[in-house]
Amino acid sequence: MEFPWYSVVVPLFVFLFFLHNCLFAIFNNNKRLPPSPRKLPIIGNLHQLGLHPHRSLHKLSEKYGPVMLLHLGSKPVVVASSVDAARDILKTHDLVWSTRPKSSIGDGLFYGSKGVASSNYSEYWRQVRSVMVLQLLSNKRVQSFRDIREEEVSNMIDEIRKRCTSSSNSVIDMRDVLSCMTSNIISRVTIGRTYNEGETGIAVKGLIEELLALFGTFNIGDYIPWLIWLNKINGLDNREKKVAKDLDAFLDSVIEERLVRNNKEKYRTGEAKDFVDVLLEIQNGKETGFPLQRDSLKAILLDSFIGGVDSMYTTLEWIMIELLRNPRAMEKLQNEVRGLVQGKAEITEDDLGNMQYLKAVIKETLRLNPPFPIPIPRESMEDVKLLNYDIPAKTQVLINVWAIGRDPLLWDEPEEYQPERFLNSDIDFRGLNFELIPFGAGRRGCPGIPFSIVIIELALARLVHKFNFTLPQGMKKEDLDMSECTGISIRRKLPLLAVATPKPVLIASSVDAARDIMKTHDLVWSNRPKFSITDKLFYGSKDVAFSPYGRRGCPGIAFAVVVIELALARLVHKFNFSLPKPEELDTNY
Ligand code: HEM
Repeated sequence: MEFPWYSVVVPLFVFLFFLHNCLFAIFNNNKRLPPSPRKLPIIGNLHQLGLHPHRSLHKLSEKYGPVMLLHLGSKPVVVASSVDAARDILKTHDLVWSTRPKSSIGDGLFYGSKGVASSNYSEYWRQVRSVMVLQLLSNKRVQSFRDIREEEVSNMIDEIRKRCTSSSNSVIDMRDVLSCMTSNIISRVTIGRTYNEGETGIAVKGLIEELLALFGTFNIGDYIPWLIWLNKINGLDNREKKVAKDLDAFLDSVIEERLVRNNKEKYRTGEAKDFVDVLLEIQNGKETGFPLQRDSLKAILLDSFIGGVDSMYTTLEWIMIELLRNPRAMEKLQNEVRGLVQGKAEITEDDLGNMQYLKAVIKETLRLNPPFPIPIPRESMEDVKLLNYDIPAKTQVLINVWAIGRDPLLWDEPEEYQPERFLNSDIDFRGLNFELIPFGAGRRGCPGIPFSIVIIELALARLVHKFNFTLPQGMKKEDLDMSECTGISIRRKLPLLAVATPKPVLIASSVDAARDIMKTHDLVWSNRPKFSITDKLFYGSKDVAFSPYGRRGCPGIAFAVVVIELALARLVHKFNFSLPKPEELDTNY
């Protein structure tokens, strides 16, 4: 008599599951493990992750506490959702938690996990991280890319202006212009030029988006290894192979192009080196004592694309969303920026230091909407304590940065958007204050902070300086659909559409216009615009020139003219004047 296959397989699974649980309980008897939600056979707690793990895990942590032990398939995973737990992992026991778990995506797309972000804690990781930090992300290098940043941000402003004038309703896809700006900056500093779609038959932007989507896709093989064959059926394997192949072809073409150019123009001088140049220079290891294989070089280049482009434009898009939902914050920001740079045509990076409200807006946005709500996982390299719990070696940890950012024990009215909370506060996101860690912290913390923050500050300052933004006609802020996409980096599902109106400035250049303003309608035009700098320097604009009302012609004419007349008459009476050499007269003012 024949038995159907499942009459053997199902009881076998059930038996193995209970055996595993019994052995686990006996083995961990003396250990104080964190509380765990009930798990199912085989999949463990996978079903509780949902589409948006930062939200589902936040809910679970409200029931089970700030440190929970889950089982994702057969992998033990600790979830940390409080500032104390984050400090314990990222500071007290940072070294123990400094490696990354093995991931098939890291292996398949980053040349066997050879990138900075994907490689495990090792001498190799130390070397490639130091190459990336010193050659691309150090303060000195970041300073040297200033012209590129300012130019690309100006290009973005011009593009928005062009779109405003070319369409009747001037609705701008903010994601589109922001992502174009950040990817242009990243590609110019890494490969020396922007990549145009399809130039090599490869649509790079789409590939990077697909790579990020794959990063955020659940890979069953990482959690239930014996089910890895499912990736062949659900198409994940094929997607991964295709992206890896196309990106590899793109990176190879970049390197080959550079090698050919360098052979032709060996003695190029005066041109700033990009990251590819530097990597090729140090590839043989003569300077660093550490030769770089071509695969490592490509993995590091890929890291800078992945680390940079997406996170920066996602942050900027969240900032614009929050400002459109909070017009009071937008107005305060515009007053600060416009006031501080009054009279200047263009904001430069030198102006950013005084923009305290702008910095507070960025922090508040990163508190509520960290682009990576649960950053790249880490893994314990040995048994370790986490608060009072015992965590075995080889346990993964997920830190719920999103949950920490809205913990009512840390923040007043945590769901409210209030940049003011950062105005008189020392809390910063550079990895010392564990209540605000959108860039992670510790040894594996993001090395791209100086690089990204100056871009975000400059782009934001110029945007709100040059334009007034509103939601498209008829749309109220309550109508804004705030559903999120899925994946490792979280954006709004739909790109932000906003109406941009160039800040209105009338320019009068004729005698009739001048007469109209200064005589016919003198009273109407007698106010000064509000400038925060004059408010600050002139005791709340209490002087004559800046006070809000008064007929504006200069009252000092008689005084000034008699001084000028007398000085001029005496000068030409007493002396003859000539130029030292006529051609030395510099007429540039
Ligand atoms: C707003 C912008 C950015 C945000 C929010 C961000 C966030 C993060 C986070 C949360 C991590 C994980 C940290 C951890 O495990 O503790 C990380 C790692 C990393 N980021 Fe960023 N990042 C940003 C920009 C950049 C830029 C511009 C680059 C490079 C061009 C970059 C390169 C990296 C690299 C290489 C790592 C891996 C570090 C390691 O494992 O040693 N990031 N980033």
